[in-house]
Amino acid sequence: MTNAIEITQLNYRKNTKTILTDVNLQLAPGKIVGLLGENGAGKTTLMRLIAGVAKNAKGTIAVHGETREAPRRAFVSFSEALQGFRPADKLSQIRDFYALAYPDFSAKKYLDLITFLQIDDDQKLATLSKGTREKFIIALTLSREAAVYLLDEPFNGIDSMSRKRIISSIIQWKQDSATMVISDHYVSEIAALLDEVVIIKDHTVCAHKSSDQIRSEFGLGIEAFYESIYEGDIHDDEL
Ligand SMILES: Nc1ncnc2c1ncn2[C@@H]1O[C@H](COP(=O)(O)OP(=O)(O)OP(=O)(O)O)[C@@H](O)[C@H]1O
Repeated sequence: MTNAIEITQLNYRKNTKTILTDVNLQLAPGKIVGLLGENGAGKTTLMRLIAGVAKNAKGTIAVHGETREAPRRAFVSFSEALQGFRPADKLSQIRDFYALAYPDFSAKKYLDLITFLQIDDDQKLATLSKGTREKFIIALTLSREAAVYLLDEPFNGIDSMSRKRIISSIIQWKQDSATMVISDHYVSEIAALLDEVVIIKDHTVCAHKSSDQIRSEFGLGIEAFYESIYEGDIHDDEL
């Protein structure tokens, strides 16, 4: 079976600074994967590279076997921060843009999502609260019938009740074969959702384990496993 994402020997520097080194990663279709790491570890950068927003890395990135940038981008729905839209744009205009830009955009899914997230899309972008803006980004990202979803800290600024509601139902918004990568600092909140965990430390992927492996091999929950790696209680040779 072709991997949803296959990254080989990825190296990325920006303004002479090393950001990612020797990243190798294979993600199978259908998984929900937590991308974890401390501030500045490189999670956003890795997502931007997979999505083709950041360029000029060394190594290869394949999404469903496709390494060429334009067709690869078509497979990936990435939670971008609505840059490029004007404050006076109505959310429904942004929806229209997405519908035109992405052939896999589902108007039905969008309607279901904004209803679920209680978003009125007759509002202007400038009038949204931080949390509502984040919810709208989630709605747009998940409205595509994509093979790969990349959600970069999608719950930032969203109140805890809504967060719980979204996390517990997020699985229903992805097709069974789609792969979803989620970065989040509230590890315990998303842990139950995750099939696998990828941890970035020292500029590279230092661990990639299934939730079952973490339980059976280390006797730990995901958050404790993550903290043990960062605190040095689990060493590289044990991974
Ligand atoms: N445009 C840039 N020029 C130079 N360095 C950059 C640039 N963008 C990001 N970086 C650096 O790349 C590293 C990785 O940043 P990135 O935003 O990917 O981390 P992150 O894991 O997503 O962090 P956080 O959890 O804080 O969001 C950081 O050291 C950051 O300072």
